Amino acid sequence: MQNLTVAILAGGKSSRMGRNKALLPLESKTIIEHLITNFQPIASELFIVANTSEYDFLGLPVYNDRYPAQGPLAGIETALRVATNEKVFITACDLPLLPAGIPGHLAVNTGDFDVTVLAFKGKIEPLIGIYRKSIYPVVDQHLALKKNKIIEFYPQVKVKVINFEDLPANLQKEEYLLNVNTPADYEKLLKIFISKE
Ligand SMILES: Nc1nc2c(ncn2[C@@H]2O[C@H](COP(=O)(O)OP(=O)(O)OP(=O)(O)O)[C@@H](O)[C@H]2O)c(=O)[nH]1
Ligand SMILES: [Mg+2]
Repeated sequence: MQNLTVAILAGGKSSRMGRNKALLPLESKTIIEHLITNFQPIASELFIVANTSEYDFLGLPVYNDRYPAQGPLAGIETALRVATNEKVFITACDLPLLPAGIPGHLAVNTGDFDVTVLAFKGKIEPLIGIYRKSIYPVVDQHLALKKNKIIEFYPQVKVKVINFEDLPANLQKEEYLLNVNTPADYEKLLKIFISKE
């Protein structure tokens, strides 16, 4: 896809997993490498937002947070600050089954909205969203005030929510949204992969 930046946030603590979830093995590579493989076809720019050297082996740009320890919104700040495109797909490092078709669908339906975000069963998934670089000042201002909850800045910009249930039928598989936060989630992921073999 032309002119789309993909930013993978990987600067969290992985406290529920107990070790870096992005680097857990899945078949012959790591979880984050699966995401990269999934999103590379739609990205004209792809980078990681993290604060360690653990991702250097990927050979991709890694940008650091300017607001340390303020959570995913700090990752969004970095992503919007450094992105070279106006549209930025911002996502988490723990969604290895998310197909490119989902951000692809969001990206072609942004219209003149600042944020185009997925919701599942009525709940917004802020890390499955296209954010416009032009809203950077709003994000920066929230972080400066330590307002770290992502959706708290939404009322200040134009947000379009796209329901998972309204996606094209081929994209409506619940498993695509598997969020690998805990060892039990990882077990579930491995089972899905084994059953596909
Ligand atoms: N750049 C950046 N990314 C973050 C930060 N905090 C969380 N993330 C990322 O945001 C996404 C969603 O966060 P969580 O699922 O809660 O991940 P986490 O914080 O590592 O995990 P827990 O410690 O178990 O909550 C993951 O991809 C994290 O790596 C942060 O401070 N900076
Ligand atoms: Mg967290």
